[in-house]
Amino acid sequence: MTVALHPSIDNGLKQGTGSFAGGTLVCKCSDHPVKVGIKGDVAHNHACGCTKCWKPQGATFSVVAVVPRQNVTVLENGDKLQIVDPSAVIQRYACKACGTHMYGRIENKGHPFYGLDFIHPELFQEQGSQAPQFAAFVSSVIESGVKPEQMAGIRSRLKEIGLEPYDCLSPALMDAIATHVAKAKAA
Ligand SMILES: N[C@@H](CCC(=O)N[C@@H](CS)C(=O)NCC(=O)O)C(=O)O
Ligand SMILES: [Zn+2]
Ligand SMILES: [Zn+2]
Repeated sequence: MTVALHPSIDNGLKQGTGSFAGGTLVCKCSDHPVKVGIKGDVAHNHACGCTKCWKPQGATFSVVAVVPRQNVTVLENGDKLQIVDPSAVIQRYACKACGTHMYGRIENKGHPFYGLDFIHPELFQEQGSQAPQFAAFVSSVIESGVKPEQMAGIRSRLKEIGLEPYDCLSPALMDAIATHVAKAKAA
């Protein structure tokens, strides 16, 4: 049986158009759904295996990307949003009714990713946003109940669909973080 990762990638990656102009993220509520407007395409889209990122029912991974925070606007039913864990680095705003995370925001101005919000592209009403580029925090799925002996199959399926598995972020993002830290130390 094929290993299930996430419904939006289990049948293969759907490449983005490269000219996605943005769209609307919609939560899972049938009544008064939360709607969040996003300007422009997403960046650094990836599968994340950590326990904190929101996953749809039954998924092993989250699919999450970033957008500039000024490109994110709550359009409708924002009164249903609440912060999941105020002590987390990423303040994830979730719908109180259906639990869907609509966006995650970093308020620490010294954080390497300050200025970027985290969103789940599968919630776009529109098609065509950037496809996932890699898989992050892969070993962390064990913290959600995956058995260590399943990891070889999971890593091999990720590779098969074109997502290189990493146990933290991708080398490019880890380099960006380290560069930020080095500059902050030198200042
Ligand atoms: N092994 C941990 C990793 C959590 C973690 O560090 N997640 C990363 C990727 S989303 C992060 O940046 N977290 C910051 C946060 O959740 O606020 C888990 O699965 O809970
Ligand atoms: Zn909802
Ligand atoms: Zn995560």
